[in-house]
Amino acid sequence: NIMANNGYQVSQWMRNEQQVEEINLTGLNSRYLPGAELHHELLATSNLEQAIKDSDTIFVSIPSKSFEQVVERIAPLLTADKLLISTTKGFNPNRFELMSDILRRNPATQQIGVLSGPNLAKEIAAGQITGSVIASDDEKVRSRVIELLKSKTFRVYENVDSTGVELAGALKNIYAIVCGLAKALKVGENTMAMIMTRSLAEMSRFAVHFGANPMTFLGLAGMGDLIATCSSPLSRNYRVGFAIGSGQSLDSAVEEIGEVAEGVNTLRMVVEEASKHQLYMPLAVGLSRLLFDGAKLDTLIGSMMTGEQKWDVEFATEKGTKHG
Ligand SMILES: NC(=O)C1=CN([C@@H]2O[C@H](COP(=O)(O)OP(=O)(O)OC[C@H]3O[C@@H](n4cnc5c(N)ncnc54)[C@H](OP(=O)(O)O)[C@@H]3O)[C@@H](O)[C@H]2O)C=CC1
Ligand SMILES: O=C(CO)COP(=O)(O)O
Repeated sequence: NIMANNGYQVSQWMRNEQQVEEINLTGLNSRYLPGAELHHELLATSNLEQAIKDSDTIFVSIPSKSFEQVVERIAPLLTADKLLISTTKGFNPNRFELMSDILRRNPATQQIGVLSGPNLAKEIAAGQITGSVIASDDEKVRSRVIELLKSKTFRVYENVDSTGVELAGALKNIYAIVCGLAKALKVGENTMAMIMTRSLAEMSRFAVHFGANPMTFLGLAGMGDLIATCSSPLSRNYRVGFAIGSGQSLDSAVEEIGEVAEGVNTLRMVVEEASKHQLYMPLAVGLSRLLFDGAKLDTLIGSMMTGEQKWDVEFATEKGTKHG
């Protein structure tokens, strides 16, 4: 919608014909963004081939569960001149890989970027001032995305640390669940601040092990998104945590939200990977035991309060990335 407002020709592909018709006839997407008026030049379409053919820059915004499958469909339609940008914050549930890894496996184009930041969709649609980060090692990709999306209310910064930006966007969903849970339990502000700060340390520790720059975690994609998602009931991951903290089961919380909460799959993938690489992640492990193994809440709190990690800021050092 921002791009259409900027005068670019935009096709939005979706599989639901009824939704295509609604958007093109009324300028509204009542299921996902009720109340937001879409630009009349934004063309919804269910014709994937046409949408890809007509576009020089393609934003792939499919939940991680179906990302690979949709990318496989568009792969034969791509050419070397097209830019591919992922806005998805999660891991491939079939194997430990990020969305940009899926895009990179595509031989037709290697002009790839990742867009991530504190970007609650409903706030962007409501015209709230918002910042985001385009990460790519390709300068052309970064400048093109900045150009396409710059507006009075939306500002895109750049970063070359694609791994850091992408991991930050995916990992924070785990901690949004923890924070939603904590909020439901009416913990104090000291506690919230402690959880969020230790979450940042834990996320960074994991990401640094996989090649990210720890400084990325001080930016919008790191600390920025962690603050937004861990504090807002607009976040689906936060709401999953809040529902569980209020006594609901994980399955019923996810079902009630009816939209993707990426943190649940991310938690499974990250805890498995952290264990393989001996990465110390007490909050993620505690949450995993609580959600998947029926452990008591004390496990989660205990893991943070009695864990052996004693340094405040350790994640930027080699020493801090290994358990113990
Ligand atoms: N919403 C937000 O505030 C933000 C979301 N993100 C990230 O964006 C990604 C997508 O989230 P979001 O759009 O909010 O999720 P939602 O659950 O709100 O919507 C999912 C959308 O993806 C479509 N979809 C799902 N599977 C397929 C498929 N196989 N083929 C075609 N379309 C499909 C759905 O279509 P249908 O209706 O037909 O099922 C629907 O339009 C996530 O990784 C999320 O973390 C990032 C920043 C902000
Ligand atoms: O990533 C988001 C905001 O930056 C959206 O968070 P949720 O997926 O938890 O709604």
